[in-house]
Amino acid sequence: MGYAWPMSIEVLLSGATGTIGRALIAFMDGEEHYRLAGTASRDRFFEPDVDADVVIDFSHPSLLEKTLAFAHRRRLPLVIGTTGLSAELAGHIKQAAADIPICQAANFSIGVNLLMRLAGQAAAILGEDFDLEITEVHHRRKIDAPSGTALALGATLAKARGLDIDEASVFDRTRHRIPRSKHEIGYQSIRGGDVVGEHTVHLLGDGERLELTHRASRREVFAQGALLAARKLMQRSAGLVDFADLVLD
Ligand SMILES: NC(=O)C1=CN([C@@H]2O[C@H](COP(=O)(O)OP(=O)(O)OC[C@H]3O[C@@H](n4cnc5c(N)ncnc54)[C@H](OP(=O)(O)O)[C@@H]3O)[C@@H](O)[C@H]2O)C=CC1
Ligand SMILES: O=C(O)C1=N[C@H](C(=O)O)C[C@H](O)C1
Repeated sequence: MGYAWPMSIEVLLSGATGTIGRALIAFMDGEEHYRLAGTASRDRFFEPDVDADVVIDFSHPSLLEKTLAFAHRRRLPLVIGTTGLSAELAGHIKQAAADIPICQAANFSIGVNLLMRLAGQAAAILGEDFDLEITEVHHRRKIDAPSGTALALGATLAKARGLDIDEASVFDRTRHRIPRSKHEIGYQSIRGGDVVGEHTVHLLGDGERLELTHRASRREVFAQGALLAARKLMQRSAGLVDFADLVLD
């Protein structure tokens, strides 16, 4: 027997006052299949006994920590979009995923998740004669760098090339006056204006180079992706799942 969808999914939104939070609320307003059941932001948290089907978080690591504990305590599925997490918070997410379904992704656009796969394939096929660099551009308000998406792309490239991500990643070329090695993945971040989000994977060879670029022009793509993840997550049991695994397979 198939999964019986509730008429309307009751969503708790952490980071509701932020740009993505507001995009999510605007999107849900025009949709009969979602209802905003409660909100959390810096100065206001969910009512302890509020009823809901799922929690979505696009906020800040300090608010995510509280939201994670809430979802865990209430045994609610959790969609996490916040980036710039510490290793400690990432560990807490893994622990909570032993008891609740969690979908965590640095980017909820379909296009970026396909870019991850294509970039991994390109890096593996072209091999180590092609140097790997990642550039990203975001709006002036963004506080973390490199973007979560750039770091996720780096992890994908490292895996495709059989590199250790910590050893391969180079974030600063100003201190060591030596040529780059074949085993590096470099990152560059640009911040300014109202850029929603752009990521390019550069594969640079001798006499030719390949650039794979994704440009997000509207924040609704992240909102729609997160709601799709929420819907799919409600059918799953406990565990940590990536957005790409939910939507591309
Ligand atoms: N995975 C994805 O697809 C995407 C992820 N993101 C990520 O989502 C997150 C939010 O992005 P965005 O909406 O642009 O950010 P905003 O700065 O616009 O909003 C941040 C939200 O978090 C709250 N917040 C900020 N600082 C704190 C704090 N110190 N303690 C508690 N709460 C806090 C804010 O509450 P208040 O208003 O009360 O200050 C607000 O609700 C970022 O990490 C971003 O990288 C963004 C886009 C897509
Ligand atoms: O802060 C943002 O705006 C974005 N953050 C995510 C990231 O850090 O990768 C995703 C998207 O690029 C927008």
